[in-house]
Amino acid sequence: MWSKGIYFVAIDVNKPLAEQGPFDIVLHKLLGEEWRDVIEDFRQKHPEVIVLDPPDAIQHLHNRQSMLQDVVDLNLSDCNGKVGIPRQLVITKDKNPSTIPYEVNKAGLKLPLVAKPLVVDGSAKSHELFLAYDEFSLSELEPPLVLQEFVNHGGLLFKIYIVGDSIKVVRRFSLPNISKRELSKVSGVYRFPRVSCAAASADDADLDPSIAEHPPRPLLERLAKELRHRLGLRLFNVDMIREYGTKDVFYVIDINYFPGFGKMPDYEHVFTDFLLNLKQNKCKKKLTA
Ligand SMILES: Nc1ncnc2c1ncn2[C@@H]1O[C@H](COP(=O)(O)OP(=O)(O)OP(=O)(O)O)[C@@H](O)[C@H]1O
Ligand SMILES: O=P(O)(O)O[C@H]1[C@H](O)[C@@H](O)[C@H](OP(=O)(O)O)[C@@H](OP(=O)(O)O)[C@H]1O
Ligand SMILES: [Mg+2]
Ligand SMILES: [Mg+2]
Repeated sequence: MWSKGIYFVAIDVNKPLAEQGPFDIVLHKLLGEEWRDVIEDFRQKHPEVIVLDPPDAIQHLHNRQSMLQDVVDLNLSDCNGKVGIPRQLVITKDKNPSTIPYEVNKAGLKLPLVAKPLVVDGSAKSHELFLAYDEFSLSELEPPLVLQEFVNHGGLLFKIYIVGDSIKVVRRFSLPNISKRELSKVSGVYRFPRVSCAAASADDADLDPSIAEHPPRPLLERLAKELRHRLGLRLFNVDMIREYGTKDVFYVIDINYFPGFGKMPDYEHVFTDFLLNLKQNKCKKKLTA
């Protein structure tokens, strides 16, 4: 990167930000109110510095309900496919777990369900997910939770990495389909590991094209454009699944801020170009101002 004039300087969080730098861009992935105040104060005093990305926009992805809300409002019907989110129900912290079966029945959610911690804070706990085959066992879980209908998707997931205007799609192995027969024979809630992590790459696997074919490019372009705008973020990835047996019905199940881009194809070039473009666009704005 330095050959392109890009120098990374580690920020010392124990020192005032204003005494460090000067910076063209502040790139961060720290959480918490204190850090948010530091960044917001810095942004007020240094509007010329690009903050990647604004803390309030990042915070939006730290709750699995608000995270997907912008997808619910999308209307991509004229883009070679349909994109939605699975039906889901939030169980707030104040709810007694024994009421979960009743709430699930009242909401009409269909089993099996994926139970996810409502808060996403980078901790291992926020990635502790469970598969629930019957609603009664859900009372074993600890709110706050989001309960999402499990969508059969042929055991394959698309991770769509967004870096500014760049879109890169990778295939990852995922949870296999759950048949009605299996659902009728199995009960309980089962914790499952991070099945779609980097090690679960399916890019070179020989898979049924109806499952493995990438989502249509026009759909991805529109989805990325809409989410960049609505989320106010430039660095994130989207986990999307194709409903098994359909050609172009997709569900967004997760959005992650500033994920492990190092696993993204052509990462170095994409990230370098992104940072250079940010700087160039800032200079252009200054010239025309
Ligand atoms: N509604 C769903 N239907 C089918 N499979 C699902 C659903 N939700 C999650 N999964 C499966 O569980 C995995 C983890 O779910 P999710 O991505 O929401 O968790 P996470 O902890 O945010 O993971 P990440 O490491 O991607 O941040 C998904 O990659 C997918 O394999
Ligand atoms: O460490 P937290 O804040 O929990 O965020 C994780 C994301 O949730 C995951 O989605 C990232 O993995 P992917 O890049 O495979 O999505 C994962 O990437 P990593 O495993 O390369 O760190 C993390 O960014
Ligand atoms: Mg995910
Ligand atoms: Mg996630």
